[in-house]
Amino acid sequence: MITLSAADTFRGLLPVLRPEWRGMLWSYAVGTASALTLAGVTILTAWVVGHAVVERTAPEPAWWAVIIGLVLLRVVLTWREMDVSHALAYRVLARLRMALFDAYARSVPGRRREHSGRAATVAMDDIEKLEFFYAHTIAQIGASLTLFTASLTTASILLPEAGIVVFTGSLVLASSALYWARTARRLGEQEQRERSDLSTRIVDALGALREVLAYGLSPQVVAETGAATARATAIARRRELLAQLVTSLREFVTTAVVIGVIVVGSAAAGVLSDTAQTRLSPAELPALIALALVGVAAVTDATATFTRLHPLVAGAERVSSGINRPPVVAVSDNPRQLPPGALGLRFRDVCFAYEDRPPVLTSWSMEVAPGAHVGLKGPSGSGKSTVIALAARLWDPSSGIVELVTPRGEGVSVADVDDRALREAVALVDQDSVLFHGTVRDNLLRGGAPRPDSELNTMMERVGAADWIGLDDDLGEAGVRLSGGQRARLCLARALVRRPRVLLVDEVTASLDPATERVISDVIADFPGTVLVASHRAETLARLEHVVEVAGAAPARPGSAPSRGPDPDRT
Ligand SMILES: Nc1ncnc2c1ncn2[C@@H]1O[C@H](COP(=O)(O)OP(=O)(O)OP(=O)(O)O)[C@@H](O)[C@H]1O
Repeated sequence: MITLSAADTFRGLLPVLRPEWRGMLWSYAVGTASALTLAGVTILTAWVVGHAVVERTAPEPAWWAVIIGLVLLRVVLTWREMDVSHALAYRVLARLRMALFDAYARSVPGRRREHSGRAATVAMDDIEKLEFFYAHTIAQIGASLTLFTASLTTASILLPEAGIVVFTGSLVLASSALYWARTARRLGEQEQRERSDLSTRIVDALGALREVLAYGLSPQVVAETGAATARATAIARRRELLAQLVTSLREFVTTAVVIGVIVVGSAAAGVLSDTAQTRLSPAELPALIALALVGVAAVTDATATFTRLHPLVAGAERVSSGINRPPVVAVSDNPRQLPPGALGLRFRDVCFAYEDRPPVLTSWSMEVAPGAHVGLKGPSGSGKSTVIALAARLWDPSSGIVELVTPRGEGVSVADVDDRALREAVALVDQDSVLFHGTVRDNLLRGGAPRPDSELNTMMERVGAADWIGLDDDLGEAGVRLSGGQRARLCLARALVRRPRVLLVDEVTASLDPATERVISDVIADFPGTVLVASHRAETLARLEHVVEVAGAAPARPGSAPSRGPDPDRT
């Protein structure tokens, strides 16, 4: 059994099943038919054996036909049940993966400090484990309960005392499972925690392999990993022991039910006392015992299914909270398309704070005219990257407005723009830009409109990448084989191939050598659209028309920040 809070967690995973209700119903129908067929075989066999032994009558040929038919039907139904339930589970898991990806994609952008990639990897792994939940619980528990109700009702009709014995035994079984549930759950959670701690340590060590080798940390990593493994194993052993105890108790209760039915059945059949008034034929006693066993086995199956959910609770919680992460930016109900032509940027009285932290921007205003190339400077932590993220609509301001402006000065709030149109118009390149698996061509064209190779090659030459890499070259995992400068060049090329109208660049040149910095600055200077560059580097800022100081939460009135004309902050 699972506890109430765990039940809530699993309930949170049910909405994803809604579009699959037909599949669920089908899975339940097949599972119930399969369970009823097996019960039919067992009870019929017991009935025939009872008559053969007591009345010395051989089974009719029709009986053989029915039994063989039921056995064959059971084989087909078991196979169908597996097929239907697994297919359903895989469809649901695919939907869950997309929901999780979507939730992370909508909630992560500004939270770079959260290790969202790792959290998402763990949650994706958890989803695989939930296959059991979707394939083997809901429909199967429904089938078990149907079978239990059917056998309890039939037993009660045949002999009410037998019904009471079956009901009491089932009650003891279910409540004992509930009693052990708390301990089992606690152990399951501890084990999950230890295991995820173990995998975090391993992932950490592999991610920082250079540091591990350079600082001679290997023995420590091995010792810590060994200790974490031992802890997880000890908990797993205790959990197994508890599971064995629960199994023994189940067997004990089942035996008690069988004995109870034999006693009440024998009494009703007049086996125990020599009475003429019998309510049950002795030949039917084996069938009644089989019926009771079927009912108790159905409850055992249902409780065993619940018990197997324990180790999944922690994972289910992570997935459930993952898919319910609040989005960072709200989707507009009535998205607007952008007007054609050049677009500038305008920040009007923008206030912004990261969750419960002090505000980064307070009533901050600035305008970048269409086609202007403007820089952002300011001390570390003053909010330059935040301004860029707001312009790219990775976050929404808490108040104020961020707009794209036409040459006639009309503004469209980025929050109202259709997301696809916004991503086509505005391109972002930042220090942490990641390249995807695949070839250079795949990366340059990813998500954008198709472009001929000639155009891609020109862009590669423009960013100074054509000498060392070709369009068909594979970049490996996240471009790790490339240096920072090479990656920056390709990321810039990728942004420009999309032919954006506004280019946002965040600290791309910070750690580059002067030659690469010059190439990147040249390419940015030649960009025909609007540019907003955040940088600490004097050489990069010197190539821009204006430079605006971002001074943290310092208030500024609309229009007070420079938009065109001479700039006193020019570096
Ligand atoms: N995801 C985040 N969650 C919480 N606080 C954040 C987050 N990102 C930035 N901050 C905080 O917001 C403030 C502004 O950060 P931001 O990165 O915009 O500054 P910056 O001027 O770009 O800094 P740098 O020049 O060092 O890149 C800092 O105090 C920073 O710690």
